[in-house]
Amino acid sequence: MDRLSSTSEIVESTPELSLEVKMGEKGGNSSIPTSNKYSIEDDINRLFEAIDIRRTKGSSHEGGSGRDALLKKAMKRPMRVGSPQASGIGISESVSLKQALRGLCISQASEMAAMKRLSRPTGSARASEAGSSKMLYRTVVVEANDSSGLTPSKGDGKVVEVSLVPETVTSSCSQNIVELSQIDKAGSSDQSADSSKCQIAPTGFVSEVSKLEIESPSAVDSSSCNEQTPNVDDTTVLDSIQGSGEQSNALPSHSGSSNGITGISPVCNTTRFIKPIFRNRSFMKKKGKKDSEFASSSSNSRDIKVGDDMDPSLGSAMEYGDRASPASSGSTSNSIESSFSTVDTSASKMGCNSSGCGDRSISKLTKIDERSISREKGESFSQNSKSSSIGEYSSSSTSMSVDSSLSGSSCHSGYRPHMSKDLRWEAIQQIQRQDGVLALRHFKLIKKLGGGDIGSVYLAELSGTDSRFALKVMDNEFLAGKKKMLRAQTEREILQMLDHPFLPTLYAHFLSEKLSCLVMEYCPGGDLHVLRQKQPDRCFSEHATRFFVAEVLLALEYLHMLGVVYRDLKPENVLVREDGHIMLSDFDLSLRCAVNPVLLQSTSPDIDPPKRTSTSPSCSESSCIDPFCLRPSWQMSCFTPRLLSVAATRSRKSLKSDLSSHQVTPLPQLVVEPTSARSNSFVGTHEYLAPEIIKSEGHGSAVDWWTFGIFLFELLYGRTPFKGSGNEETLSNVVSRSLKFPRGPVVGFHARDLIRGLLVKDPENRLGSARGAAEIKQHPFFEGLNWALIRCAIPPEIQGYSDGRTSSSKCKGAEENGEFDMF
Ligand SMILES: Nc1ncnc2c1ncn2[C@@H]1O[C@H](COP(=O)(O)OP(=O)(O)OP(=O)(O)O)[C@@H](O)[C@H]1O
Repeated sequence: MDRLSSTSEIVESTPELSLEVKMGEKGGNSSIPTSNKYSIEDDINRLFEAIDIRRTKGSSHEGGSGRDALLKKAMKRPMRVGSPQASGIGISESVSLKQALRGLCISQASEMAAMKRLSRPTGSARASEAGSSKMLYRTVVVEANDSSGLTPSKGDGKVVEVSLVPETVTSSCSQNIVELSQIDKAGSSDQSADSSKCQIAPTGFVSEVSKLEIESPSAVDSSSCNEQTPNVDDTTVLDSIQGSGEQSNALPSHSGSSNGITGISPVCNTTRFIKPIFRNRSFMKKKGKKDSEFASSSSNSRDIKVGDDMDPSLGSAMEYGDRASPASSGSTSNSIESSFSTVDTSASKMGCNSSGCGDRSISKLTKIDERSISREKGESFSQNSKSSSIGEYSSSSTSMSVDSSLSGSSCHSGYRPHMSKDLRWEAIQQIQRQDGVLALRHFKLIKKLGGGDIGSVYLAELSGTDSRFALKVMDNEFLAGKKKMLRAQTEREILQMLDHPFLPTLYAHFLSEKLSCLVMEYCPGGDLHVLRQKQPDRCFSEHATRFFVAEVLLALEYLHMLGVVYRDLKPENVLVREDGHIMLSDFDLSLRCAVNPVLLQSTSPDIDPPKRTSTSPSCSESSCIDPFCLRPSWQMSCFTPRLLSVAATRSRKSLKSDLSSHQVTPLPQLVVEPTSARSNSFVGTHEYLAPEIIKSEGHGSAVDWWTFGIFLFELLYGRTPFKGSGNEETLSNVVSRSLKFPRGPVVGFHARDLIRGLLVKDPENRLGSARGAAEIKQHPFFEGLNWALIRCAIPPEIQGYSDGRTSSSKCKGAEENGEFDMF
């Protein structure tokens, strides 16, 4: 959303993981293409041909042929037993990893299949899939629990932990980004599971507040379209961005520009340095104190974005970029460019959350050769980035660079199977063939969609086509001057990796001497912040909320699998597609890190996943591990109808009893969660900041689960839970105030229970911190949800939604009438 500019900068990068993801077609289609489905199956089959699993000593089960037959029947496909060629310890075991993969939802299975790309050596982009699979799974490692001392917490001694460790991590991206590769700060740590650490998060009801805070609406309507321009060039756009009379290294003042650009990223006209007082313990006691340090209006505090790297030891000041509405031109931004980098090499302790702790079959993660590599820019980094960026952007060429800086990722649609059939690829390639380059002049800017910290986003049409894109335009000089180049670069690199129905597709990027442009998928439905304002009581129904957060959860899960900690979840960044499904946007504050896929195998004869709450009913239906979860239900509600649900439960129960009598090993669980990633950056939005960020304790992927809890809370209640009268109070509340639910609207127990699990202040005990999205997906709040096919489900009806969808056509009409003269 629009916001005042900030010099908040965060870029942590690690060697890029070039992943190829095979996905089904984009959500909203009437069905999942059969070919893709079988492609996934084939991938999985190939993977298992190359896999080798070893049984943990002492954890063997005598399943016998009867067990195999049962499992085969269950899977309806033959299973292969790994050959004993993998490294590892223990006794060879015929653990069925295939079950785990089949049990995963389609998107997960696709992503899992894509992991084979991890082992692809540089330059062998077209290696055979079977070969890649073997390369990956040759590295399967099985830890012996008994010999390593990693005894399961409940003493069942039947936990097998399998870590899928990629042999190599391709860093093709960094190779092409000169300066970045020189300043990597890598830390590695081996994690050992701490089975004894098991704390119970509060699960009971908490007292409810008597009053519901009323939040002043701050909807930002980005759909207005009153200006338009025909084809443009760098100069006109740059002028537009800067406004006449503006210096070129700064975004324009927020006051209305004479050239008709409104809502453009404003310049903070005041720079102030403040001490990071919330790091001080005394800060925690300052509840209620007037926020004197933050000049922004408290009413806009939820829109303030913090994106600074700062050194707590130095008490560095920081810069706050105000995300306030366009009218907030008077808001103050406090700038700091000080930053630091810390790589946490300590072992990450696996805590248990409220529900998973007591489960006898809970598995611990054993990280083998897991590296926590986080790169954050410090002052010197910023300097480097500046010079780097200057070098990178000082090319006199105005030609396009279509994803050319990254191998394994390009404009070529083949690298993004999920979107490969999108006609917009062909439209862009047609231009390239025709003119040799893609440049700004090939686009007709239709309207401005919004402005952010690092650039402005326009709805743009590729000339001569009806292909529309969201064109993010960034001023190179501004980026360099404000040391935001790395943020822009981080966003671009992450976008280049993505191929997921709930994440944006980057079709191309190009740069000129003055501008850097990203050609992205356009999302016409507006964002959830705006849409929420249009709902009755300014909050979504539980049904709609469940749909949105479920899709966000899948997007976060995918990002984590790619080694991206998102860090900026909030309704403003959740856009709605034309088909009503969501698209998570805005990655410039994301943390990139290494991630190590771990397959958790419990040999406890219990096919149910761990219960997430003490009061939760069986959540087997919502478990993506359950192969029966994959029944076709497209164009149906993604939430299983009750009758079907009952029938399915029965059949599951009978299967469970059958399997139990045969001592069948439960299905393994894939966990790809960058649990060891650590950053000390101060990034995020005040009301969404996790306590560990505020306290500068170092944070990792668990911050995404905190923000996920805040996000869920806000969609349901129309406000965030810790909002104070000012930013300082908000931060204080986040750290020290207990979670309370408003009396209204009435929200179900499971939703509140999920929020409670997510908003645990200690990240180690937070739901999702140990096993990532898999933990959260199993919460009863999502019971009956078909994770695999949610992308094909009919989105909930929500008010105001059609406004967004028709906005572009309105603009088109206006454009035809010549009403726009934006540039
Ligand atoms: N693909 C898209 N389709 C439609 N609108 C978009 C798209 N991407 C961004 N926008 C809109 O453009 C505006 C600016 O987005 P942008 O990501 O540049 O800034 P931001 O969200 O404020 O974050 P940041 O400043 O960190 O970049 C947002 O309000 C968003 O709604």
